[in-house]
Amino acid sequence: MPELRLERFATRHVGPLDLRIGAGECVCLQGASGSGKSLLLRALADLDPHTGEAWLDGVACSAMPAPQWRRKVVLVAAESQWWHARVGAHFPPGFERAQLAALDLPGEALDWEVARCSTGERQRLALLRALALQPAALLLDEPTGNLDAESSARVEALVADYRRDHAAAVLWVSHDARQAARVASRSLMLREGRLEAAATAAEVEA
Ligand SMILES: Nc1ncnc2c1ncn2[C@@H]1O[C@H](COP(=O)(O)OP(=O)(O)OP(=O)(O)O)[C@@H](O)[C@H]1O
Repeated sequence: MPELRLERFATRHVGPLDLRIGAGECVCLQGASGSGKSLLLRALADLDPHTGEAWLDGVACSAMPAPQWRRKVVLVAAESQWWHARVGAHFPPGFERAQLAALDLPGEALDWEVARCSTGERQRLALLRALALQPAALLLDEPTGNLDAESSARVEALVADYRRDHAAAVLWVSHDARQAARVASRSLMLREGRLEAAATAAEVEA
């Protein structure tokens, strides 16, 4: 089962951190702007330098070529990257247009030029693109940051379904304590490079 485990994992800004996200578990990561959340996710996807070790399903990141690790531990960045002109060129063969409906996108969206997509459309398409790779672990950087309440609810439901169906480990960066309470079993706060338990939604509202 794809458990994600960090052991003395450190980037330039954070750590060393120890963390275990069980198979099928979602952990929320909160923290002030600039506290290093995005850089931590990039390092976990082996896109940025780090020290210490990350383990997926008992296999060390350092024991795997980076492209192979990135196919299993997939980052959905806050600002998605697009390298072809057309949306559909970013999706793997076999991706069915009907799957776009889960995030309220029409089937024709695969034929759209990336340049015409709104920020929120890009954000939803980037998540669908990531899930199409069937990752064992999912790193989500504010995946509803540009979305309205209804679209956000669809994203939360889609990730919950994926996590359940694939026993995927999910690390979800959110600034919203109420969202954290909805989507995650545990919520952590990144403060001064260390992880501590975050306030619950009830504590925030009290
Ligand atoms: N390439 C870089 N070189 C040097 N410093 C960087 C680089 N990228 C980011 N930083 C700095 O690292 C710190 C952490 O950035 P990061 O993007 O991880 O923050 P964050 O917690 O995700 O913030 P936010 O909630 O605003 O997205 C910031 O002070 C940022 O300016």
